[in-house]
Amino acid sequence: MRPAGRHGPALRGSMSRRSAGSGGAMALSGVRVLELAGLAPAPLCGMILADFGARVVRVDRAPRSAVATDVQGRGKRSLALDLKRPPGAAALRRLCGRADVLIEPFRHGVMEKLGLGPEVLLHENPRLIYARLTGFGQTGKYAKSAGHDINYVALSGVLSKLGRKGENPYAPLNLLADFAGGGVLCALGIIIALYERTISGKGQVVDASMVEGIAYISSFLWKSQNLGLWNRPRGENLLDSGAPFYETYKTSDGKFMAVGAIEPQFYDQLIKGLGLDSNKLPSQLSFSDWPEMKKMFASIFAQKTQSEWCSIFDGTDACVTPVLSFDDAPLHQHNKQRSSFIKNDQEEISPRPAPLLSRTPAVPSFKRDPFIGEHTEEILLEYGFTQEEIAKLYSDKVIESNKLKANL
Ligand SMILES: C[C@H](CCC[C@@H](C)[C@H]1CC[C@H]2[C@@H]3[C@H](O)C[C@@H]4C[C@H](O)CC[C@]4(C)[C@H]3C[C@H](O)[C@]12C)C(=O)SCCNC(=O)CCNC(=O)[C@H](O)C(C)(C)COP(=O)(O)OP(=O)(O)OC[C@H]1O[C@@H](n2cnc3c(N)ncnc32)[C@H](O)[C@@H]1OP(=O)(O)O
Repeated sequence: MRPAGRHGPALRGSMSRRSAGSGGAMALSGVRVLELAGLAPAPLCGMILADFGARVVRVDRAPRSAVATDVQGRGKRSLALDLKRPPGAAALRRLCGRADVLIEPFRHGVMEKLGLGPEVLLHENPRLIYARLTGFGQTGKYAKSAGHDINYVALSGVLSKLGRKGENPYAPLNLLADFAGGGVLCALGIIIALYERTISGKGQVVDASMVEGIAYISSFLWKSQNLGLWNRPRGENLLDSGAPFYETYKTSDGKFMAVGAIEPQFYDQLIKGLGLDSNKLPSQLSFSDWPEMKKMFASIFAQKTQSEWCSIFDGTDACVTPVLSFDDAPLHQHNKQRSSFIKNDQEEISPRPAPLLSRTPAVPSFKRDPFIGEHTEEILLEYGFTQEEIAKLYSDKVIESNKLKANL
C-alpha cells in the first residue's frame, strides 16, 4: 500500500462513487462474470470488466492460502471453492449455468481434467462466453508448458526488437504479454463475443494466447518493415533508443526528460529549446551522426533540473515531457486536471479506468479488494443455491468463508 501523505483529496476528483451510484447504468451492468483466480493477466481482465460495471466473482481456491495474491481485485467479490473435489466442480458448473462469462487462466488441459471443459459448460449454458487466457494458447507444441510474460514476448518475436545497442533483449516489466497482449486483449475478446451474442444468442470460446496477443499488438512493427524503420540492429533504429530525438536524458537533479520529437517541425522546436542552431547540426536523419548527437543532447540536458526543462518545453510542440515517478505522476498538473489517478478507501492510489466513455464511464469501486472467501455465501445464494445446499458444501469443506477477517 502506498502512503497517503503527499496526495490530497483532489485525487478523488469529480468521479462519483460506485456506492453512491453513477447516475446511470454502466456499460457492462448486468453482465455476470466468473474469474478463476490466476496470477496477473486474468485479474486485470476481470478488473477491467468490473470497472465498467460487470458483476465479477473471483473464484479463489479452497482450502485458501493466507492472503489473496491478486492485487487487481477492485470491484470483485470472492468465492472460495475447491474445484478438485467433485461437489466443488459441480458447484462451478451450476454457477456457469447462470453466468455470462467465465475467465480461466490455467494451462490447457487443467479445466478438462476437472470436468469443466468448454464442451461441458457450453452444452449446459450455450450463451456462456468461455474465455481461456493462457500464454501459449489451447493448441500447439507449448500449449501444456509453463511460462511467464518474458517467454511469451520472446516467442512472439517482439522481444528480439527490445533493448539497447549492444545489449541483450530486454523485457519491459511484464507489461507487454501479461497485460497488453493478455488481460486487455482477452477483455476485448470477451466484449466482442458479448456483442456478437446479442445477434446470435450464442456464446463461444475465446482462446486468448498471450504470444498471439502481443504479436497482434505489434502489428505496426510487422507491417512497417518495408518502410526501412527497423533495418538496423537492435537499439540503433528510430524508436528503439537509436535516435537522439527519441530518448530519455538525465537532468542536473538526477531526474529524466523524455524526448519524442520525430517530425521535422517538432524536432526544430526541440533544437530551439536546447539552445542549438540547426544550421550547425547534421540533418535529423543522419544515422551515422546519431551517437554524437545523443552525447551532445545528454550534456545539454544535464545542465538544468527537470523542472527547469519543463518550464522551457511545456506549452511547445517539442514533444518533451518529464519522466515522472509513481509519487509524482498523480500530482502532475495535467493528470490532476483529468483526475487520471484515483484513491480508494484505503488511501491506495491507482490509475483511473480508461478509456473515458462520455455517457457510461467506468465507475471503479473505492472499496478495498476482497478477502478470499469474503462473499462465498451471498454469491451462492445469488446464483440460486439454497441455505441447505450451502451448509452441505461447508460441512464437506468444499467452500470457505472469510467473514471474520472481512469484519475486522
Ligand atoms: C510475470 C508474471 C507473474 C507475476 C506474478 C506475481 C504477481 C506473483 C508471483 C509470486 C507472487 C508472490 C508470492 O506468491 C509470495 C507472496 C504471497 C503473498 O500471499 C502475497 C505477496 C507475495 C509476495 C506474492 C505477490 C505476487 O502475487 C507474486 C509476486 C506472469 O507472467 S503471470 C502469467 C503466467 N502465465 C499464465 O497465466 C498462462 C496460463 N497459465 C499457466 O500457464 C499456468 O497456470 C502457470 C502460470 C504456468 C502456473 O502453473 P501451475 O502448474 O501452477 O498451474 P496450472 O497448471 O495452470 O494448474 C492450476 C492448478 O490449480 C488447481 N486449481 C485451480 N483453482 C483451483 C481451486 N479453486 N480449487 C482447487 N484447485 C484449483 C487446478 O486444478 C490445477 O491443478 P493441477 O496442477 O493438479 O492440474
